[in-house]
Amino acid sequence: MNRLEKAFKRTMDRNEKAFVPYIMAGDGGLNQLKEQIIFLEACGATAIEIGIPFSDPVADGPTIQAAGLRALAEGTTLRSVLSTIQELRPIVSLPLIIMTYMNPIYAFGIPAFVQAAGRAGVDGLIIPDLPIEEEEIIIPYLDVEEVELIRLVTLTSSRERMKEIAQRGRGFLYAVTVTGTTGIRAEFHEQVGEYLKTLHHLSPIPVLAGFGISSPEQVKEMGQYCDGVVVGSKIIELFRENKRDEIEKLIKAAKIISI
Ligand SMILES: O=P(O)(O)OC[C@@H](O)[C@@H](O)c1c[nH]c2ccccc12
Repeated sequence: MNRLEKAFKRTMDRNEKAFVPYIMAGDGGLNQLKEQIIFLEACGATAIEIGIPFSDPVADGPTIQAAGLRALAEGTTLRSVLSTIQELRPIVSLPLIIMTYMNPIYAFGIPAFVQAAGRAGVDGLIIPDLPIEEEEIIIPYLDVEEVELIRLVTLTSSRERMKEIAQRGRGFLYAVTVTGTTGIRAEFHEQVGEYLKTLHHLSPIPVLAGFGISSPEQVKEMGQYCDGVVVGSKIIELFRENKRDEIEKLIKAAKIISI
């Protein structure tokens, strides 16, 4: 079993839901990244999604865009993030997932990037602008390094497409819960529960809901329909405001749902 499979198995064996926080690498500098990863592991996160700052982040809302601009202003690059992860890997046992658009990967070179990610100890990749029809450009390299591609489905995907993506899935299936960009939402589409239940039924791997989730109540609500949640914008805000106790509460909320 790889690190991702083990982490999900451990979570499910304990009857808990998974909680995957998203943070922007280099927001506050790369030392901050190390410190945040260590803190999130201590709080009981299941895995961590690490965003690579990019100048044209089409799926991101204002909070993550702003965090990306701060990180770019700090001089953060894909290469510097990978070396930070490599330094940290001996002391962190959580699965680490990189979220980046294709452009920085092209700039790095696909084979060189995947090899560097594998050697740094990256467990998974989320690439929102890589549709399944195009993924063969990277999959053979990922297989060699044993890095998993985490695939996304959205509320507007057809049932056929959901099925196909779920069948191909590795690590976990990322179920996007809004039609739009990342960022905190007060309310969700009324069909979100049905959508997550359908996916959960179709998918051979864990299904995690992400986009818009920001409160312990929402963590619990989404957790009823699937295997856990991803929370980004709210985590970034709470780190900025130094409200670490609230981050801990959010993560703990995923541990006390029982269905
Ligand atoms: O910020 P939110 O609304 O909590 O959404 C999660 C999200 O931040 C993270 O998973 C993410 C950030 N950028 C993305 C782009 C595509 C898919 C996912 C992401």
